Amino acid sequence: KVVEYEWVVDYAWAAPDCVEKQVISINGEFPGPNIRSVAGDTVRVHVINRMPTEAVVIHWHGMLQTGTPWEDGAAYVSQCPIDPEDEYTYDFVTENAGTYFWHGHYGMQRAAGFYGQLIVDPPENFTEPFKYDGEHSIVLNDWWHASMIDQQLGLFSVPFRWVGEPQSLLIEGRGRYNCSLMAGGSACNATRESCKLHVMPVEAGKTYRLRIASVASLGSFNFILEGHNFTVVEADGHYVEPVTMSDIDVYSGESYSVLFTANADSSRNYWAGFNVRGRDPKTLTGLAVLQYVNTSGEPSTPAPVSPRWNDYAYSVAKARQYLARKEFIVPLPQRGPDRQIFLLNTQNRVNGRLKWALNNVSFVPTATPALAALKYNITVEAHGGHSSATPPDYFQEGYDIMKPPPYPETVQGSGVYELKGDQVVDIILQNACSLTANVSEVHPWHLHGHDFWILGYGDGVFNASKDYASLNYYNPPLRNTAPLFPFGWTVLRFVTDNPGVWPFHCHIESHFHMGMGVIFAESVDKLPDVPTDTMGCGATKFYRSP
Ligand SMILES: O=C1O[C@H]([C@@H](O)CO)C(O)=C1O
Repeated sequence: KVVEYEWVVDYAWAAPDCVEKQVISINGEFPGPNIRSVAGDTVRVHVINRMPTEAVVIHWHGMLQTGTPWEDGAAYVSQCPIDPEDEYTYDFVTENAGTYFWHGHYGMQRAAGFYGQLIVDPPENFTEPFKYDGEHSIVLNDWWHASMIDQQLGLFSVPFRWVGEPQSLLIEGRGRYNCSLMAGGSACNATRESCKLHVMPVEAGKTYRLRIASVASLGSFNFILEGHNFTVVEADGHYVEPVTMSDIDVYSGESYSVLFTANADSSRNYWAGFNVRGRDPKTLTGLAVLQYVNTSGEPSTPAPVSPRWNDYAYSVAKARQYLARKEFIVPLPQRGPDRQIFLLNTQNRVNGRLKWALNNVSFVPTATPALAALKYNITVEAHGGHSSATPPDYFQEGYDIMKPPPYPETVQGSGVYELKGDQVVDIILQNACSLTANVSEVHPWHLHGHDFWILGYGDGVFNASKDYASLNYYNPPLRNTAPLFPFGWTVLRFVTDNPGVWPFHCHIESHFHMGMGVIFAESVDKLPDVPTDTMGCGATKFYRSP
């Protein structure tokens, strides 16, 4: 079956936290519409860009795009962005059932509110390994009053202007800013309909599936359902061994399904709330209302409180609880890695600008989409002094991850890692100290075009001869996003079975914008011709189809 949508993208005014600002909308809606399909369906989205001065692309986060890497929606990687007044039709097949989302992937468009859900239901003849009576879906986000353009400019300015902590936290595009904090106050109006908190109705005794996703620009979140424990059953589109908890960490780029039973005192309602962890929180709890039948209004109880923001041992222990569900374990290949790529995450500088780098290369996109460039051997000239060399698989031996980089100056590059087909690839993400002494941050890493197994997390410098023995080779979870904890490492494994050009990057919007990503080019020669409507920018404008 084909699920078809027509989406007109334009700027709009919205006041998701009672404060009005410019956002990117679809068909006049903010946040954008949700997509629902059945695994195996074709999703076809006709995008018409009516933003007068800005191009756009849409990334279908978690969709594997097997055989259709040009539909991945990563600007200047899989396609030329869609110009103002131009149109493009995304056409792809949904593969694994699960909870996903879509968002802009050009500049920082996700931060402008350009996101929505993408839910893939299992086929009719398939029985999921759990039961529920109803479902609710929530997207978590952090929200700034400064526009995406102001934020981008600040990140590229000297001196650096950091985006800072968010003004509010949104659930389903709704939050609440304290208007009394605003000078003038006219832009903030607490009585707006648009900032009435999201409500999730429940009936006493029934069990619900709550689909949670984070499109955060910055924060690591911790979500709580006041008065209710829940059981995690799905993560990034894969069933996990059920694990019951009272609060869940959700990193940007992740999605989960949790089951809860409405078994609390049904004469009142409860908060669904989330807080920032991983950074010293300066933002009020993001709230929605869990509303039992015959109750109304808002709970009179205080907002839920999350574990201490810098209790990383708590976060790591939580992350380690996710294991592939017994009946659904996808076994690892019967051999070790054919290739290991060690990626050292550092904060750096380039000509006085603050950057993030991997193995001392800070990523910059080219004006030519890498997919078509590699497929047609189009030479991409390095511009502005950027390197187009292949980035290295290793970082300097003996690098002291506990100290700020001794030589902070780095290079900017747009080179790609070329991966051969049918290889087992291990990615060893290595965190380090930022430019500030004793500071290392959480980075949620997201891979396009693949799910990977998370083989393990650890502290300090990854030691191959010792740490390989400690990894989980039996039932590691398959995910598309994995946290890298402060001063620690995370090991991921995947098989190169999906030709395409795939970004792998920190899902923090400003960090990717500051260069925190790499590009994997996987057996591009095995692909058929790339659709010509994905080309026409950069050096691809000189391409003539044979
Ligand atoms: O990229 C970042 O910059 C700031 C800080 O390191 C410098 O202001 C911060 O917290 C980031 O995550």
